[in-house]
Amino acid sequence: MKKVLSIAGSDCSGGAGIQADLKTFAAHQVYGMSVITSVVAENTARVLTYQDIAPEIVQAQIEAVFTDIQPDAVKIGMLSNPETMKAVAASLKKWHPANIVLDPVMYAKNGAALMEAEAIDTLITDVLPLADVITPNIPEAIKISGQEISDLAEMKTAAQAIFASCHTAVLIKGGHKIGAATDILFDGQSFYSYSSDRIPTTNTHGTGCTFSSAIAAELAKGQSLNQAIQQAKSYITTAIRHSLDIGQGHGPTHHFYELYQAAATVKKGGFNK
Ligand SMILES: Nc1ncnc2c1ncn2[C@@H]1O[C@H](COP(=O)(O)OP(=O)(O)O)[C@@H](O)[C@H]1O
Ligand SMILES: Cc1ncc(COP(=O)(O)OP(=O)(O)O)c(N)n1
Repeated sequence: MKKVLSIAGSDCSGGAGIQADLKTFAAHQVYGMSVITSVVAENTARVLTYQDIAPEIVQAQIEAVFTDIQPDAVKIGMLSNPETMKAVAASLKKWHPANIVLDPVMYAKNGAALMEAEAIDTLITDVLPLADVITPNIPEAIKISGQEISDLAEMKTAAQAIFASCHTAVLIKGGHKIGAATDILFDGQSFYSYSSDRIPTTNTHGTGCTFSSAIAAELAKGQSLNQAIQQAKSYITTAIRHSLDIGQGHGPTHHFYELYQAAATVKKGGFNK
């Protein structure tokens, strides 16, 4: 069985963070592991507060995993401060795992900050270059690139600018744009686009976590980056289509193996080189 590690924050309401990652791994039938970076008191409507785990405990968790089990892929989510980023970067350099998918989490859907503003420089210089692919949403891509993004052309320009600074493939997610849900990948040479109709729902808590974990699970199974994103795009679209009307804010995406099977058989549309 393929093994996938998530290094991310905990969402006690179960829709995002480590909880979404482990549910996604289970639906993909890979063995999921977790290193918790921060404990977030949040729900579908708001973030109350969070407490970061000490960097040496984050490193110790990573050490505990890698001294025993070699993951086939690693997904990285919430890293709220420069010290945690440096600790994770040092561990990645020590263990150099294959297939690192990094979701540069900065805000929750309700706008609450999950990363300190001054941590952006460390993110760009110390962490992004270690990943195989990074998956910013539009507000995160604006912060990292320093460019405005209001259409697909500007998503492409921003992806090129981010690639130039970290030499890592960049997948900018279009969930925050009006119109079709179109994501753009730039791998340093070519652009690829992954598109689905926008599903008319506000139940989108955990979409970014789910998507990046699904990409990691597919990479662990040996798929190329393009194939992995294609499959993961079908999975997130299906998971949003079956999202749950739970809580008073943005309900969570839904996960179970039959959903993964259904997504895997969906005719792949909107994928162009
Ligand atoms: N309403 C929606 N309908 C269809 N796909 C969506 C919708 N909202 C987000 N997505 C897709 O979900 C994935 C995660 O994107 P996004 O929601 O932008 O991430 P984040 O949670 O990091 O903000 C992307 O593939 C995006 O296109
Ligand atoms: C603990 C934790 N990590 C990440 C997020 C952000 O999740 P994401 O899937 O990007 O989007 P929302 O769930 O915020 O809609 C989070 N909320 N909590």
